[in-house]
Amino acid sequence: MTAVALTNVSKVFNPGRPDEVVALSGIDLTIGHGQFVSLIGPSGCGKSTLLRLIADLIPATAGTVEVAGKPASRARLDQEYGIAFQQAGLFEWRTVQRNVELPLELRGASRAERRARAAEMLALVGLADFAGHYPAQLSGGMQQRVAIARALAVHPPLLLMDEPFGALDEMTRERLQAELLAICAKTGTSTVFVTHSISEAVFLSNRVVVMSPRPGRITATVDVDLPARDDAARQSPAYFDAITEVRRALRGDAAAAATS
Ligand SMILES: Nc1ncnc2c1ncn2[C@@H]1O[C@H](COP(=O)(O)OP(=O)(O)OP(=O)(O)O)[C@@H](O)[C@H]1O
Repeated sequence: MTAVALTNVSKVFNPGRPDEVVALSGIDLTIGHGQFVSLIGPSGCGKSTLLRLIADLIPATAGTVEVAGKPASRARLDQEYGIAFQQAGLFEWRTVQRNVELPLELRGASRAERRARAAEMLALVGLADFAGHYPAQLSGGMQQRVAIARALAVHPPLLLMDEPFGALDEMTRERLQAELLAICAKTGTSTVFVTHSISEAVFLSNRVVVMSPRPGRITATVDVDLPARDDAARQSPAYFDAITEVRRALRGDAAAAATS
């Protein structure tokens, strides 16, 4: 069974109207369990749309979207995935702990279970001491970690992330990248990650999916095989080779990327 399987998926917004947009066309994508896959491409190429289709926040115009071997709509009801977006999207009037408890509340978990799970998740993202704080009392990076803890609270097998570190400074970003990889390794979570950063995509991913602008298509996939994903990996030849390959593919030199 695969984590995500999209077959010949297309998405047209406002079909038949003057403002019709063919956002995605002919998308085939299979993501195995435990894989980390990044989506990268120029602004407006449909990365967020693809993520929203997987999350069943919008329906596909054609094709099939399966998550954990079931239709995306069923997977949403079964909470098969967690979502974290660029804006952490925390509720200001809830403490950090109660923000993380929210998906468990929606699932009808008991108070004791919610408490225990939130504590476990906050420890995982290094925020155990901030459970009683409110979001406004945290830095941007800490808020993003709360959002990740919340996304993981129901132990979903899949994590969907849309530029979660986009608003952060480079140092915080690199730290959170390392933390995210450690969490995914520990929990076995599969991840689909949207980013504008080539280096971020390469550092995090087993596979980088490169998309072209309207209608958004997959033009290349670059497999990344780093010896390890630590600071030393950021200096390794494999890392720089993969960056070059993704950059070429983004420039439209897909054939060269596929054969290099
Ligand atoms: N709800 C909507 N109604 C109409 N058009 C939409 C809607 N959502 C997205 N689009 C269009 O679909 C296309 C893809 O948008 P999307 O947000 O998926 O791109 P993106 O690759 O995530 O862009 P960015 O990198 O700038 O975030 C764009 O042309 C956008 O205008």
